[in-house]
Amino acid sequence: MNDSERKQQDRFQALRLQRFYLAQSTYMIAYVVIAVTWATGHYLGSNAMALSHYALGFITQFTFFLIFKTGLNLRFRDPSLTSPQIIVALLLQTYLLALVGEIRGTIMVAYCLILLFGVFQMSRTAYLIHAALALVCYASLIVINQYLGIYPQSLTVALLEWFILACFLLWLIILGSYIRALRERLQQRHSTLQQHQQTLRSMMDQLQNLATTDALTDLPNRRYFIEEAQRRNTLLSRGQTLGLALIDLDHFKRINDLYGHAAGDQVLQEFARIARSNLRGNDIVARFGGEEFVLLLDNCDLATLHHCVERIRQGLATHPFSALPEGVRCTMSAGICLIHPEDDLEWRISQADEALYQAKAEGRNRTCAHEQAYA
Ligand SMILES: Nc1nc2c(ncn2[C@@H]2O[C@H](COP(=O)(O)OP(=O)(O)OP(=O)(O)O)[C@@H](O)[C@H]2O)c(=O)[nH]1
Repeated sequence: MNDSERKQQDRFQALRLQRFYLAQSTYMIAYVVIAVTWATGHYLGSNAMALSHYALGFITQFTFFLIFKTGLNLRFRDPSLTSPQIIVALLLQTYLLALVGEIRGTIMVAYCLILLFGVFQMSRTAYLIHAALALVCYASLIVINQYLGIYPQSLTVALLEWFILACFLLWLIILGSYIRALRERLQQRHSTLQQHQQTLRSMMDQLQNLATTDALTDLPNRRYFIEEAQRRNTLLSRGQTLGLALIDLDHFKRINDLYGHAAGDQVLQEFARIARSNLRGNDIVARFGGEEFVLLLDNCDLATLHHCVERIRQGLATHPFSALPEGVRCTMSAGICLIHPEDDLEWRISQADEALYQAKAEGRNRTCAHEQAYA
């Protein structure tokens, strides 16, 4: 079971316990009713019998509590244990009704309360079976009373009570079906909404990706680079520096002119791969535009920056391109500088650009640092 499945199971288990606690409030009412019935002299059994209602209630409910708390309920087909809980309650209720004499008709309504717990949860057939059990229980009480004469009751009144109980229980089916349909509709809407949200989220991700990635090289674009460099710049603490390098492929126009635009594209893609493979995961290489690229190295001094850019330059200079004729190589020039805390990014980029211009002027295929980078 993975993490999200476990979380879902915990959530359901908490809900089952909540339902169980709610059922306990009904038991509390029943305990009060028993006490009042006993105190007013309407209870027909002995004191020990009166106490047995409490004992049975406590034992059965504590058992259910333990089953839920230990997670034993998860081994059952229906972990909510709706059916066993209802059957136990129906039997306890019938036992109580057997001993309350003429007020039986009033307390009988508790059958409906008990079945209410199942009407939204169980299938219609399961509900009908449990409702039938309630009716059988009550009918048995009538029959037993007629034979044993525990207390005087007219058969007509008893049958009328049974009929009224049957009507109430049937009415619960209508209510249950209505609420269940409503719940299913809500669930359906909820899942549709979730699907829409998911689609929207992935579209947003795609849009974000499109807005920040260069389609040809799959590198971050200029916009992403500026935002990220500015963010990292604000995080710099005193004494720390970021390494900045502006890279331009040499005589790239010639490659396009001599070997075609597609070959040029492939060179750009290969360069992106070479640069990426020579950097650490946290460093950034972005396409700045055309055949110009930019690097940002975290926590970097001038020597490290120079070394890193040189590694890329040499990697490119020796790389055989499948799109170019045998022996044709591509070179690059780079201008580098450092970014200090609270520096203006544009100003540092223009310094790297000046250094790049110098590298081009000095004959290309080299890395030049801006003079201020030595300061
Ligand atoms: N194939 C291809 N070419 C591009 C792309 N973007 C820009 N270019 C080409 O890159 C070339 C850049 O040429 P220039 O700016 O003259 O520079 P260069 O030829 O590299 O010369 P130096 O930079 O001075 O070494 C132009 O011909 C652009 O059309 C692209 O996405 N694909």
